[in-house]
Amino acid sequence: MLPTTPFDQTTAYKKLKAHHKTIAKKHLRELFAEDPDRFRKFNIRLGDLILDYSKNRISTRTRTYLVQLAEECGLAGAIEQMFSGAKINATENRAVLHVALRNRSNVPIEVDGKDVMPDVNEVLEKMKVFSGKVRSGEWKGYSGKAITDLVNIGIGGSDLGPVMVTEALKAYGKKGLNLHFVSNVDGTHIAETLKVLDPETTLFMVASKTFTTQETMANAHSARAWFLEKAGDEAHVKKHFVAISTNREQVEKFGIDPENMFGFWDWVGGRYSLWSAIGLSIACGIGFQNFEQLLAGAHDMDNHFRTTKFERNMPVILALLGIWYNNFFGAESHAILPYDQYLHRFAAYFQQGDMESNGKYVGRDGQPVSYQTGPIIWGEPGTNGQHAFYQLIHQGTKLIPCDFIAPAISHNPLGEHHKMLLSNFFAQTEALMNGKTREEVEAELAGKSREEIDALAPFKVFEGNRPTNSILVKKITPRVLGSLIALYEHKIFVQGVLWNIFSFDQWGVELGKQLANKIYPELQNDWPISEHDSSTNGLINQYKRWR
Ligand SMILES: O=P(O)(O)OC[C@H]1O[C@@H](O)[C@@H](O)[C@@H](O)[C@@H]1O
Repeated sequence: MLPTTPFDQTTAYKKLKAHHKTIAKKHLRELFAEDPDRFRKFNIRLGDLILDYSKNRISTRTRTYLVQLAEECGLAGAIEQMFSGAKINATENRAVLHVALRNRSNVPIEVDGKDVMPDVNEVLEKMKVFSGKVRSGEWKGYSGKAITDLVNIGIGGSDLGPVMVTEALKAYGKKGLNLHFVSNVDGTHIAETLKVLDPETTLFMVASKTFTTQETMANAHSARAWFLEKAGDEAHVKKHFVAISTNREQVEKFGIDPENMFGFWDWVGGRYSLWSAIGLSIACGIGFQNFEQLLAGAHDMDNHFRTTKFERNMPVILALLGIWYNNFFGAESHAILPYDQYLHRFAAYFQQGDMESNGKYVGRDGQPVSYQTGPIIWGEPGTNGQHAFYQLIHQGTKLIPCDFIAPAISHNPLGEHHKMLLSNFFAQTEALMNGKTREEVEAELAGKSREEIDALAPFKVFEGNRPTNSILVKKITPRVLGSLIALYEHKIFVQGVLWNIFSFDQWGVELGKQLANKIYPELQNDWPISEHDSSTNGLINQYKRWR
């Protein structure tokens, strides 16, 4: 179902364009001075999460127009299409149903007339049994010892989610069961990982939706060779290798017992797959009950997203604010800044989630779009970011909308640390909003000569007016994390709908694979190459001389 009017031709877009001219002149300080009730008007709470979006360059009128934009672009229908299993990933002719993976209500969801829930539950049950055995020590390696180390071998969506979540929920980890993740085809990654491992007590999880990804297959074969060097007998492989994939045939070809295969389906996108069997390392790491809590948290957000009107709908509001800066203020990037060390891979995770989903210039009608689509996503945990790149956010020439995320309760309540951390969290959004006026700077420099003040003051003035969202959560529990991830997933979905692009394919990634596959055979001999442009030829030939 394509929208009839392009995004930038809608009535709401035109209204927003005109409205932007007035509001862009306003300082956030003025907006707060004019309306002491901004916090109440611009916050949304769901369970243990609160989104405060009052420090944005918006008024209630802006929100009204943005919501109209969503309505005009057919968002309500699009949400229903996704939840009901329509094949909205049209270029791959697939449904998009990560919401089914965490559908704790078990209400049937059909794809091609078949309810997917029984299959989802069957795999979850298999994950429960397996993770239970690994954690309890019942699962034994070939020499009869319990497993002490799990190695997930996967890349992209088959790596980033499990890495991010197991790091975020490390506080729920099990002593004596260590998790490792190998993704890069650079031999260093697997070599350094294997150095500390013992084949007798190591279990590999080969995670790949397609089971053909070059990096993952190369790492899996190297792991297998390393294992067999000590274990000797091929028959031992089945105790140390399991597969997570949609491709049974390739799994069998690799030599993994289909008994030890955890399946999922083509309607699970790689970057939305941590909720599926791809999350097996998570279930093993934090325990199945906690994994279920993660699913439950996402389900809470799914219900909120599906049923709440747009003005009060967290993912919709986050998405619309992103569009406001991206398409009206010309912002090119968006920073995600968690004030929680456990969330140190959160921004990296959503680099794939967002940029692989919405990094597209062709609309759903096959024509190039006439407006900006997905932003550049980046970020690092606070306070480290503060001492690195915040300078540019505060005083640079670029507008960078930021999401600040923090838990009220720390898993590690050590002395005054958490209060210090949170005082930075609160202070930064306040400072980004207010800036520092010339008067304030002069007052600070009191006592210095007029000459000195005039020389220094311009550099110490901050114009402020930098927009931020604050997401304050009670504690990073599995349930809260599930909601938080689903919040961003749906934000991405909403933006894709409004920009009228296909958010669930990734043809751009395919090019890299094809090109590497073409050059790979050319590196098998020492003959000079002349088939490419002079730069590529020059580099390849130098590599051949040096290696
Ligand atoms: O899970 P597999 O099939 O190995 O894919 C791993 C990754 O490959 C990349 O090229 C992208 O397409 C990602 O979306 C995907 O997550």
